[in-house]
Amino acid sequence: MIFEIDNVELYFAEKQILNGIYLKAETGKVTGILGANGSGKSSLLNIFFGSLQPRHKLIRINKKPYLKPLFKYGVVTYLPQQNFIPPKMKLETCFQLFKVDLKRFLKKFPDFKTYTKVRMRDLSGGQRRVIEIYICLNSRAKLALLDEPFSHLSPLYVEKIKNLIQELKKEKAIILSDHMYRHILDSSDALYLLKNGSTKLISKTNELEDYNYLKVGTL
Ligand SMILES: Nc1ncnc2c1ncn2[C@@H]1O[C@H](COP(=O)(O)OP(=O)(O)OP(=O)(O)O)[C@@H](O)[C@H]1O
Repeated sequence: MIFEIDNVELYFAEKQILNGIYLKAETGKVTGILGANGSGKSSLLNIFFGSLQPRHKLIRINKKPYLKPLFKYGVVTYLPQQNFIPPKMKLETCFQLFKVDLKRFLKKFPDFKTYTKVRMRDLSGGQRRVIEIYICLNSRAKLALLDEPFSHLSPLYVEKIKNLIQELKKEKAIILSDHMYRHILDSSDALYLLKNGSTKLISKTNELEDYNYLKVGTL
């Protein structure tokens, strides 16, 4: 699948947040989005998903316009910054509900074997995050949007999730945003910087310094 968005105009009250957006994501590639706090990354992901309606936007999949919110077509999953699985739900129940293979998960993440009957609220913040990321990535949707997947994870889990992303990009388009920019640089095949309401396609990482996203000399 090839996902494209352009013509985005987002205002909150009279304040313009986004304009001049173009972004493309496709199966086989991870697309990273970087940007300073408040630059509009989460708003943009919400617009992709369809939970936020801007004044204007045009989404195309395989060149065909999709005019309704994308989640209504069942083609997208979204990991928001906040937990989305209800706190009372047991780990094994969420895998059933989202139709994701629990046995495969436990093979990759054996630490969770003792937690299958535990409710989400009784897991740590990072453990909940691992489950939510795994479920998002392994859903049947052909487009996965992950907002801050790496924040809150310990280094070994970060590496496992990065490997999983590389495995699963073969079958879906994946869009990631995070402030842990080194993990985004490692994971992404295409990279955009969100600045002054617009996306800038980054072809060389030193442009991140030129655009003042990183301090000069960081890279
Ligand atoms: N519901 C809302 N009402 C009014 N303003 C909003 C609303 N949601 C976001 N904003 C504003 O829009 C701008 C972009 O917010 P957004 O959360 O998309 O940024 P972000 O790049 O994801 O930030 P961060 O990296 O800090 O999470 C900010 O200035 C924020 O204050």
